[in-house]
Order: sequence, then C-alpha cells, then structure tokens
Amino acid sequence: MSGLFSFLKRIRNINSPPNVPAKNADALRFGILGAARIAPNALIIPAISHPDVVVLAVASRDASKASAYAKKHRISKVYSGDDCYQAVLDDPDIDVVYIPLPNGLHYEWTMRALSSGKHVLVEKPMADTPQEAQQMIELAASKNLVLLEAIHYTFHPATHRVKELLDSGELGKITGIRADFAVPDAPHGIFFLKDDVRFKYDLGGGATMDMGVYPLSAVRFFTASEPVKVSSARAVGHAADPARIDREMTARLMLQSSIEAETYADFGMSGWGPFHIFPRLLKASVHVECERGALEYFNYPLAHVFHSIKIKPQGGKERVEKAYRFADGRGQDWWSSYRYQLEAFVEQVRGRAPHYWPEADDPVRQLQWVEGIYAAADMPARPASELYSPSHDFAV
Ligand SMILES: NC(=O)C1=CN([C@@H]2O[C@H](COP(=O)(O)OP(=O)(O)OC[C@H]3O[C@@H](n4cnc5c(N)ncnc54)[C@H](OP(=O)(O)O)[C@@H]3O)[C@@H](O)[C@H]2O)C=CC1
Ligand SMILES: O=C1OC[C@@H](O)[C@H](O)[C@H]1O
Repeated sequence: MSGLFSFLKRIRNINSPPNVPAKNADALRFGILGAARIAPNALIIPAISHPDVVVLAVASRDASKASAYAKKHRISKVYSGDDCYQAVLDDPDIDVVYIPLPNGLHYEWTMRALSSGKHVLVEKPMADTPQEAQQMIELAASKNLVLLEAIHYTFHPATHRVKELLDSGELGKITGIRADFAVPDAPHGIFFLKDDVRFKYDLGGGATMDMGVYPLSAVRFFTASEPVKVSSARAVGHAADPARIDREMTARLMLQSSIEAETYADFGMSGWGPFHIFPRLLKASVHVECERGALEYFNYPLAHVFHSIKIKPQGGKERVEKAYRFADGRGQDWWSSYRYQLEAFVEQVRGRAPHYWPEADDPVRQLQWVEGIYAAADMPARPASELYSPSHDFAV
C-alpha cells in the first residue's frame, strides 16, 4: 500500500512540482522550436522547479496552435508563421534553444541555433546521420556552446545505481546484455498520431530512430563498450512505408570484450491470442548477464514513474533496489529523468560539474550503429538534411 501511495504521490509531484522556487534574476531563458507534444514533459514542467530556468518563448508555424500552447503553458513570448523558428534564434533574450522537432530537422535547426550563439538541448536522436552529428558537435565546440542530445534516462539516479552495481564487480564481468523498448499497438493518439512524424522516412522516422535509440544507448552505456559488428538485424516494416520505416527492429550486436548484445524496439507490438485481441504489456527492460549472476533493470526509459533493479547473484538471494535520488542527496525523489537532465544541462552551461555528462562524440557513435542496424536489416539509412555538406559550409 505504501508503494502505491508513494507512486501516486511521485506522479502528482512530477506533474505538479511541490516546491516552486523564485527564478534567479539571470536565469537561463529557453525558447522552444515547435509546439511539440514532448516539450511539457521534457522541459516545461521540469523548468517549473528549476530556479535557473525560464521558458520564455515558443514558436509554432500555426498561429492559433502557438497561442493556445503558450497560454496553456504560461509562456510569455509567442512566435508563429513561416519564419517563427528563426525568430526565436534571432531573439536576443533567448539563451538556450530546445529542439523537439522531427528528427530530420534536428541538424538544420541545431546548426542554425548554434550559429546564432545559442546553447542547444536537442531531442534524440541528435541527427539523422553520424556525419551530421559530428558537424553539430564541432560547431558547438568551436563556439564554446553547450549542445546536449536528450537521452534523458542516462541522467536518472537509478541508471547510475545500475552502472555502479555492474562496475562493483559483485556479479563479475558482463557476458551478455539485452535491452528492450516496445509499446503495444494502440488506437491512434494513445502513443502516436495516425500521421506521426515517426512514420515519415524523410523526417528521420522509424522504430530504430525513435524507441530504438534507448536500447542501443543502454547496451553501450551499461557495458561501457562499443559494438564491433552488427551480427544480424531483422525489421518488420510499418504499414505507412514498409520498405523504409521499421515498426519493429531486433538486432544482435557483438561488443568489445566479446559481450553479446540484443536490442529490440517496437512502436506497435501486435496483440496475442485469437485475432490478436489481447494487448501486450510495455517492454522496457535491460537484462544483464554476468559471470556470477544477472541484473534486471525494469522501466529504464521512464525510471522516474516506476522502476525496479533486481540483482540476482548466482547461488545467492535475489534483492531489489530502487533509486529515485542520488545517494549523496542530490535531486528529489519526484524529479523526472528530464528534470535531472535539465539540472545537468544548466550545470554544464554555468561551468559547474554536472552529476553526469556524456562524452562529446557519443551521439556520433550511436548513429553509426543505428546505420549499421538499418544496413543489416536491409533498410536504407535515414537521409541527411538537404542542407548538409561534407565540406562543413553550412549556410544560415
Ligand atoms: N525524450 C523523450 O522522451 C521523447 C523525445 N521525443 C523526440 O522529440 C521529437 C518530437 O517528437 P514529438 O513531440 O512526439 O513530435 P510532435 O509531432 O508532437 O512535434 C514535433 C513538432 O515539430 C514541428 N514540425 C516542424 N516541421 C514539421 C513537419 N514537417 N512535420 C511535423 N511536425 C513538424 C511541429 O511544430 P509546429 O507545427 O508547432 O511548428 C510539431 O509540433 C522527436 O525527435 C522525438 O524523437 C519524442 C517523445 C519522447
Ligand atoms: O523518446 C521517446 O520515448 C517514448 C516513446 O514513446 C517515444 O516514441 C519516443 O520518441
């Protein structure tokens, strides 16, 4: 009962933060490109409890959508129309740009934002190709600006507790790892729209690009190893564009130190039983096999909602841990992974040490293996932006 009570309290506090601090006079002012569905969870609500963050502006191509979104989320500046995204970048009051646009637009708008001197928080995956990500990272570095790909689960304390347990040696070396992220097929609107950006090849769609970046990131993060090859990959095409858009992808990878990995992503698992009428449950686990036992981390992509870490030493007693804040007291048990991510982002901009920060080229390596998986599954790599040029002459 106490578990259910803390779960409900946590959900309430995540969505309606209990302590609303006054904003610092020099708080970082964020502008959002696009009235995206993810922005309230990923930035707008987490910003409420951060004294150093103000969400100042939102841009949406559609004027009525822009004003309704701004009103609902109490955002004071609204830009709309064809040039609305550029207007945010031209606004001298904006310090940081949050980019929750379709994947295929991440490169263009990150390059434009960095060129305008803004720090950038860009949604995952950072770009459509590793070459684009490389240029984005180089431009940020050359301008001394912060650029972060929003792989938010890597900022949550539970993720770090799992890494600590694996690194402690209690279970011995990692020999294999499997990571899943899959949701059941559901009526349009529950998870995805009928016309969702995820189903459009030219916008960088596909399950591997969308949900698949989590399991791929997880096998790389927890093993601290890179793949050396994609042993096999099997895609099930999405009805919208079956030859190019994967609805489901299962990949087997060989990592350094002979660790075998499997990733599974699906944004529409079909049901089971007669006529597939019984829906499947969410799959969102990382299962790690070690020399002397195993570890199971359930719900790693949304650990703040609920998670469990099962430690299963060989011949020993299984135990379960949870970690909603860091052992040294940092954070709050109701902070979402997005809130922890925002905390780290601000620390990085302010020149202080965040509790975690990814290696600069991590998004490049991640996208190299996204491409490797598509190739092994006989699906085309996602197309680079029309504005991409290998010679680096991005023109704004
Ligand atoms: N970190 C996380 O947990 C999550 C991350 N994401 C990521 O966030 C991004 C956006 O996802 P989501 O919020 O679901 O997407 P939405 O479709 O809700 O939002 C995308 C926004 O992009 C703008 N846009 C610009 N050009 C186009 C176009 N050609 N077609 C469609 N939209 C366009 C629209 O803004 P407007 O019309 O207002 O200008 C739209 O609101 C993706 O990169 C996705 O991977 C998504 C969900 C969870
Ligand atoms: O990042 C994400 O996390 C949750 C998923 O449902 C979504 O498709 C994806 O974009």
